[in-house]
Amino acid sequence: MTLALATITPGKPEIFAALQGEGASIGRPCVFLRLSRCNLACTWCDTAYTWRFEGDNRPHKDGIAFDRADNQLVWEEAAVAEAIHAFGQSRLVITGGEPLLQAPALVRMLDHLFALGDYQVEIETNGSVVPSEALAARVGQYNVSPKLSHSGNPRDLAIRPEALRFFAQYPKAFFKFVVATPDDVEEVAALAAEHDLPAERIFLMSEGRDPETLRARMVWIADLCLQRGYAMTDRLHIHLSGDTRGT
Ligand SMILES: C[S@@+](CC[C@H](N)C(=O)[O-])C[C@H]1O[C@@H](n2cnc3c(N)ncnc32)[C@H](O)[C@@H]1O
Ligand SMILES: Nc1nc2[nH]cc(C(=O)O)c2c(=O)[nH]1
Ligand code: SF4
Ligand SMILES: [Mg+2]
Repeated sequence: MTLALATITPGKPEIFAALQGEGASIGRPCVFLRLSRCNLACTWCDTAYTWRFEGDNRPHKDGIAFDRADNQLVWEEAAVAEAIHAFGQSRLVITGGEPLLQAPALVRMLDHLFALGDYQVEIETNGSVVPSEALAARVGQYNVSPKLSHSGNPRDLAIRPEALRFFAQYPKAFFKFVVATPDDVEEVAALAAEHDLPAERIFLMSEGRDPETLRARMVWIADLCLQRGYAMTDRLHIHLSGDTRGT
């Protein structure tokens, strides 16, 4: 009965309070839970320490003791719920890594949490996994970030038609495409047409881990959003705290 979590300091799981920095609920106060493991491997992933357990990203480099051979911190679901509740926020963002890989444990954790108080739950996902019915019943919003070819993932792993169909039909799913060049936006438009993703639920977000990169790219992203009827989202936390863990 455990969840694999990312760690921030030895023995301490990555649970933190911050304003939602991206997407449809940008600016709202939240508590974040960051899980380990991913089924993809984006070349520009800003949280590769949650899944790439080798070299400089080895989480045990910091002297953390792990319970498992694959170097993940595992945590009892009830204890995770209590740690989340201690932050005193009412909106929870579950991210990773890819949180939908641990759906059964998340359902159990959320049931512990809902016994402690009322919560609105958002899940950040790469959109390649269909959520279980049990999880969907407990989650209010999905922030879905399907991965384009510039992420370096094989397309047949990153783009799963059955999962995109689920999210396209789910009114509380917002699509948040990471783009680095105008060509990436052409790819977004082709995916949206192929999988019936509604333009009014699509956000474009610059790839970038520093304010200068984000600002430079947002200039042309804004123009393309106007042309295509998409929304643009900044990455608020990068402006507030830089590319820092736990913010
Ligand atoms: C680290 S991911 C975790 C959730 C899930 N695996 C996903 O990809 O959506 C959280 C968000 O950060 C975005 N992201 C990761 N690295 C980024 C980067 N270098 N620049 C911009 N966005 C990035 C992802 O696309 C996703 O929207
Ligand atoms: N402040 C803040 N907002 C976020 N929204 C999505 C995040 C993520 O890493 O999934 C994130 C994050 O890491 N920090
Ligand atoms: S899918 Fe998300 S967590 Fe996984 S590698 Fe890509 S950005 Fe990182
Ligand atoms: Mg992030």
